[in-house]
Amino acid sequence: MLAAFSSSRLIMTSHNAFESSLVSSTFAIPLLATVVAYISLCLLLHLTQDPAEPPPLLKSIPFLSPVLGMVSGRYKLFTSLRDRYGFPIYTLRLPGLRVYVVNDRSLISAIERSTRTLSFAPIEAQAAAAVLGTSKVTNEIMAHDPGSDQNHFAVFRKAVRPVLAPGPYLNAMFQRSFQTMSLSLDAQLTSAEPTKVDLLAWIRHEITLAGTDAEYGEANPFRDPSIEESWQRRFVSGLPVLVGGVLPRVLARQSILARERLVQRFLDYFEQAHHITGGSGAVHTRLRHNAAAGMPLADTARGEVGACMAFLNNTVPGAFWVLYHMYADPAVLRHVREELLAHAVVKDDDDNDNHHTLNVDSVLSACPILKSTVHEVFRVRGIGTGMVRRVLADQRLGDSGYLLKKGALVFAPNSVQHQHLDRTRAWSGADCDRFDHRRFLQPNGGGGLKGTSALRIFGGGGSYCPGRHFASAQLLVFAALVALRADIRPVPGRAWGHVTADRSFGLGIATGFLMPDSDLEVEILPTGMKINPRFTPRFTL
Ligand code: HEM
Repeated sequence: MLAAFSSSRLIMTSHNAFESSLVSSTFAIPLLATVVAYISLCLLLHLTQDPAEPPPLLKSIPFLSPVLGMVSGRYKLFTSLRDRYGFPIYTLRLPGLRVYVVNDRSLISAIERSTRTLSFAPIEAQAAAAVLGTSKVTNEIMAHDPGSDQNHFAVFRKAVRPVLAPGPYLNAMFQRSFQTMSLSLDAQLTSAEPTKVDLLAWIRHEITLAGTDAEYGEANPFRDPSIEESWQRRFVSGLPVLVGGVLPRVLARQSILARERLVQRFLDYFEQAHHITGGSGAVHTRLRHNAAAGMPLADTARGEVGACMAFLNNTVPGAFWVLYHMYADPAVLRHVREELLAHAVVKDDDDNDNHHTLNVDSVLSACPILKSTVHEVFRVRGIGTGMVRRVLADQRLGDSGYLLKKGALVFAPNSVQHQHLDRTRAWSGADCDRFDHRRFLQPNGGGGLKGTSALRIFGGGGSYCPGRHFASAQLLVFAALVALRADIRPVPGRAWGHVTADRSFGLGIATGFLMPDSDLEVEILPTGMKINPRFTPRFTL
């Protein structure tokens, strides 16, 4: 019995030993594999990172820590790395990609000057092909010679700049845009009863119609509500998947269907020659430029979808944040209204029904508080992305001596440029997180604004946004018309403070602004003022 007991103990002991060795090897093998993989990745990172490159950060889990950092820190990752390490430029190693993140402004200038070797064109070409679904021939035209000043995008930029600069073509766009905004407000602000709307959706509709009327005239395809719906609800919402390129036909099916509907409408627009009577100078320039490059008309129609991204995807959130900050703080609204009434509004003589004329010229040139408010929106909310360039050849970056390797991306986040801790800057210090609508005013209150050249919302250098005059004027005039004509307040139970913008990664697609995390339902009440905008095309911006 004892023998049986001891042999069973022996069996149990050896069974236990077998189990524990099984358990330990169950853990040991993956653990060992993890350690080996980890050491290999550390070695890989170390061996493939040249000491002359900008210092690598977030290396604790090679290639994965930057991804995890972006997911958890979102757009704030870049300011936190700047504040923690203070490097002028650093490297983030992602799977299959190195990104040089730039903090120092003087390096940004050097990058913008190196157009032959640090180019935006391949990024544009790749994004256009992925998002717009252009044909092979067009993709080849767009991808050709990205470092040359004769590449497709560089030539286009030169051609479009004059028609979007102050002058007759821009004036024609302004005229249509302001008229559309004003007539729409006339139609809506009639009843003394508050109208309930979702603020972002409402602004999106107003700005979309004003912007597309300016571009396409009477036959504007966006006048059809189903096209506007296709644009926003279906096409734009699928952009991240289209750009990412992972199974777009499955994961962004609705977006692709909506895009094809938009493309067909633009094709009809050209084929029925609506551009001849109603197209802006920019529409004509795009058509001419593409035809001269040998692109089929169908791809020019696709290009119009891309153009709409350029002129809507920024102006809509920009207008949202301007109205948000104006109405969320009663002092801002009061100051803006007082300034407009003092400098830009005249009561009509022969009228006893509260009719006024808004002198658009004065809104654009004689209302520094409103202008400063819009610029503060650019600074505080215009941090949704930054300058991106592709490195076309191994090179040293300007006088800094840093080695940049072919194939990498260079990224200068706007959040870093717009929120300085360095006290020598135009704005800086502890209050740079705060919205101050008077920040850009001159100390003596007169003249233009101060410190605006450090803003990066419209990019810089050779690819400085050519649409900035139109965009700025649209934001200023929209804000002026709404400020004078409407009171806006959140519906009961909601508050301005409920609007957050924490979900953005700061890697926006064709948008430099942070997007609000959710819409806000508001009540709009007419102030009773009737405003007729008068536009005399004399001003400069
Ligand atoms: C607040 C509104 C806007 C913002 C923040 C904005 C921002 C930008 C930025 C940052 C770039 C340069 C990208 C780079 O080089 O890195 C750009 C390019 C451009 N933008 Fe704008 N934009 C706005 C509105 C507009 C409007 C209203 C138009 C047209 C009427 C427009 C037309 C263009 C064009 C044609 C380009 C050149 C694209 C190229 O280089 O091929 N933008 N924009």
